[in-house]
Amino acid sequence: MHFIDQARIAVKAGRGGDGIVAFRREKYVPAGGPSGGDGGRGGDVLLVADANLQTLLDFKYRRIFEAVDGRRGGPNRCTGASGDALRIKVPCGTEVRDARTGILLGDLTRPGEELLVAAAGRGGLGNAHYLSNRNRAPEKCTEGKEGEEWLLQLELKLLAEVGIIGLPNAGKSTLISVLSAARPKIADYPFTTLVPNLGVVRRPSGDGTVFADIPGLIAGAAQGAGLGHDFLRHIERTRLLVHLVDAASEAVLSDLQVVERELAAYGHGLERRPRLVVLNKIELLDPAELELLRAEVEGHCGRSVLAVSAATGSHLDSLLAAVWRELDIGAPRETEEPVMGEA
Ligand SMILES: Nc1nc2c(ncn2[C@@H]2O[C@H](COP(=O)(O)OP(=O)(O)OP(=O)(O)O)[C@@H](O)[C@H]2O)c(=O)[nH]1
Ligand SMILES: [Mg+2]
Repeated sequence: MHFIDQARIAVKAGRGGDGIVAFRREKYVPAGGPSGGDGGRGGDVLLVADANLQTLLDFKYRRIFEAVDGRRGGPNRCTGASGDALRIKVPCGTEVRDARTGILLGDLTRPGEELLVAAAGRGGLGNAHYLSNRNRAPEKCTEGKEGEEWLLQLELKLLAEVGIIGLPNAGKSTLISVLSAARPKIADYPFTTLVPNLGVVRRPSGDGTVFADIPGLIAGAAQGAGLGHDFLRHIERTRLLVHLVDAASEAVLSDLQVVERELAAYGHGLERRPRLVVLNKIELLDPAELELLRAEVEGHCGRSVLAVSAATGSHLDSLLAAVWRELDIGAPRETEEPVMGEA
């Protein structure tokens, strides 16, 4: 499952340095020839595909990219220094368009692949270039050219890495809405969510990870019951499942098993997909009750179980820390700010 992440950025290549007018001044050479050097070339702007990026999140904060200008020429025919190229990292799979015309400029697919998006201006010529038999002392030089300037539209198909699954009403949509800027419909009845919602959650490295809120699964989903098959298919390509269980349900263990059975019945390796089991709505239980329930569920799962409240926001930091650990993404910062996302 994917959705489209978009960003619009302005890029400007460096201007070429100006050429200069100068004459040789040496002892015993009364009329030194022209020696004005050329300006250096400006810096190009390139996009580079980087395998460590997953989203265009960074471009929400920084939208203008300018490469440095070339330096002016010097005396003694010295050419000015060229500006360094500016390389902007984008995720693999980014499509680049001219924002004004929509014309596709390129598609960065392989890590390390580069695309020149704004060519630098050439340096101007110094007067040394204009020496001729007719003019032994030219006063002429030219200015550097402006670098190209473009408005670019970046587009990336995002793939959900984390799927939030569970029975209808477990609070999946509520969870994605507090972790990301996605704003799915939330309601106190089953099958509120009919199509998956995606949200981007800021991760410790600074980039984002895409979470998908999947419509509720029920018994028989693998055979097509409820919203069935379609949605199991959507989570096939996720790397991690967050199995959300309503802790206030009458029958937490059997709720858990219904979903586990559907994953197993669907096959395609879903039952072996790394999974976090998370009790939700824990503010409805008193602490002693919760600990008993948690111990019971841990006994069933044979592993530790997280407990959160999507509604009050409690323990969501531990949930995210566990998600990053499972995905093998570096240690989380103190606070996780939720950021953009789109349904
Ligand atoms: N008390 C409490 N209620 C919650 C919590 N999280 C979600 N809810 C409520 O549970 C109900 C269902 O929430 P949703 O987020 O729509 O549940 P869902 O899992 O997306 O449901 P479907 O889309 O139908 O599968 C809503 O009334 C939420 O307000 C929580 O932590 N505590
Ligand atoms: Mg929902």
